[in-house]
Amino acid sequence: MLNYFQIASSMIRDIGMKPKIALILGSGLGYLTCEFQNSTAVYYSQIPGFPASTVQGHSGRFIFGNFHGIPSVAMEGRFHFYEGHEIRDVVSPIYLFKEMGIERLLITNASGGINKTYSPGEIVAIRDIINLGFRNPLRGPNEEKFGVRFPDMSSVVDLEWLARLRERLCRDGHELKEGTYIWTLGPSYESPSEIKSFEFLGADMVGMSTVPELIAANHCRMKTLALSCVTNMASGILKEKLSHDDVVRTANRIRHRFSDIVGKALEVLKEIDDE
Ligand SMILES: O=P(O)(O)O[C@H]1O[C@H](CO)[C@@H](O)[C@H]1O
Ligand code: HPA
Repeated sequence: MLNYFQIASSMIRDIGMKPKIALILGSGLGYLTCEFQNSTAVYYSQIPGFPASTVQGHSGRFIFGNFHGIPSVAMEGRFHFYEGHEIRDVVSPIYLFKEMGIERLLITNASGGINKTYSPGEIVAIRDIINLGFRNPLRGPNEEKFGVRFPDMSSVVDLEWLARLRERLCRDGHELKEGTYIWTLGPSYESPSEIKSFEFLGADMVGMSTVPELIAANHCRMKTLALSCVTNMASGILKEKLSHDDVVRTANRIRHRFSDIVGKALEVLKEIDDE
């Protein structure tokens, strides 16, 4: 296991800032870091033993900087199990963030909409998850310093943060839908029959990430919000074939709205923390 404490301490020392929040930016959503002020990049490849990011739309670097007045660190590019990483490596950033002293995490992703009330380009908050990948990042000896052996999973996101964001958006006349995200291993997209069965299981969105991260964040008691950009309707719902290029394109198309929602998520966080 990587010595997260050592890596975190030396990163904070070298950069000269201590982030309060970490953001994981999903496929095509890395553009948010353009809004960071006084930013510094650290490439994953500069960190000994750290996994490499291999997916288009995921640059493979941390950006440190001020975001909406909050010292922040963002991941431009996450690790997916289908890239060949060990499941524990997929969640290594979460433990690194924890060792930086960060207590708040904002996870984002691109997903396929299963719920037919969604439409491509819509942003939905993840309220619950289904671990259809059947891999658990907590497998193996438990790191007691991070959390208990058998973490409760009754609420994988911070309900107060979510409720406050929903209220904030509602005041502006926007509805924030909530849904259940199902994790498939990928990298192939799903077949129409798989999507029908996921709908039957209660899933609203499908994707190839996020669930391991939410399990690890829950393990180490980070308060987390997860926003999913429904970049396409899931396989078989519409006639179109799915492609990663289209996923990235849609994620880019909604950049203003996405940036606005993330900005408000940070605004309400400041209010919560000031209370
Ligand atoms: O979940 P993120 O990383 O946003 O990426 C999503 O987009 C890719 C497929 O187009 C998959 O990696 C899927 O999980
Ligand atoms: N399926 C799985 N992952 C995805 C999808 C999808 O339809 N869209 C974006 N990521």
